[in-house]
Amino acid sequence: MNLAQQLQHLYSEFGHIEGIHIELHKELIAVAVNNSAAKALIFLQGGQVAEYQAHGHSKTLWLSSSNRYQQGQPLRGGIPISWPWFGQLAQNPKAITAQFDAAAQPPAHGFARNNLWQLDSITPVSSSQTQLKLSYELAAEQQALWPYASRLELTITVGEQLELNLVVTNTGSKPFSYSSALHSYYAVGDISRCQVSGLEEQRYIDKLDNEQVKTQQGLLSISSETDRIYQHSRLQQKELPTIRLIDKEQQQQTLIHSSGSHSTVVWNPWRNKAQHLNNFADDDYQQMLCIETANVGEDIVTLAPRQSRQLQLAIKPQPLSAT
Ligand SMILES: O=P(O)(O)OC[C@H]1O[C@@H](O)[C@H](O)[C@@H](O)[C@@H]1O
Repeated sequence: MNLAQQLQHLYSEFGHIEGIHIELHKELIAVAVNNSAAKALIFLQGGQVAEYQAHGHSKTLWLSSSNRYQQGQPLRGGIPISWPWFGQLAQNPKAITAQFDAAAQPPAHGFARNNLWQLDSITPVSSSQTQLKLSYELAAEQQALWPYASRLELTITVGEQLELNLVVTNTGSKPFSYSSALHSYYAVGDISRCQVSGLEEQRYIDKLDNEQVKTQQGLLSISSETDRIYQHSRLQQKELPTIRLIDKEQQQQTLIHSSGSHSTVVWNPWRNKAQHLNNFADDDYQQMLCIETANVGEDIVTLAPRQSRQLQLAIKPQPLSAT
């Protein structure tokens, strides 16, 4: 189906639902959701939530204004999905890299964020909650890069909080291992006036300091380039603590609750790296912070045939005075 046919099909299937608009942003199709609690914008490419704003609050997610909305090119901002590897493939654990042909030139953060997902349903659960289901199906022979039959299902619930549930299923006959991340970009008023709580005393791998393992002392503040993997599994915790992103500039906080994950990536490129990133203006680092619900590092997932694994995230904005 070409773009016009896809649009026509989506419009006839979902266009009649109250509060739903099917939109075209240059080459990419998006679904705009607006209900009595919040509004959101979700792209079919990558199953990517690009915007989320609960009414009465500022925007929770950061989205680059330099995005070019081209097919096959991931959008910077919102919540891209990294799968089946994280960052550069070569930096993933051997159980993952061994599955790939060394000659291939794999895209950073896997290929799920670059490809078109299918919109399966939109359900207005109530006047304040809208649920979208998307899927991305891979046949074993579909790509040389990933010869494993697999299915990704993403449920997005837009309401007074934003909820994502990513289910990965091995639909084939061979086991496989993957890393994944809900690579969330949070919007902040001023990065130098933010703090993150919930990571205190947690051990992390400092990707900018020879992968040294360090321990978080007190609340996290960002004042230089930061690229860390907090490895909660080392503390043998079943669930992650709720992370709170405190934004003093906007007098807002975001509560981040994850499950199915034992690792959290925290990333801000800061001034120098910002100049080398695509779809990123030189001073954008001041308005964003990535806090990523992940299965990375030693927290990778291995699925036997017919097994599934869930990765869940709930994001709730609150005024800072609610603490
Ligand atoms: O530019 P990309 O491919 O979206 O990646 C952005 C960043 O994503 C973060 O998750 C990684 O920890 C960083 O190392 C990386 O630079």
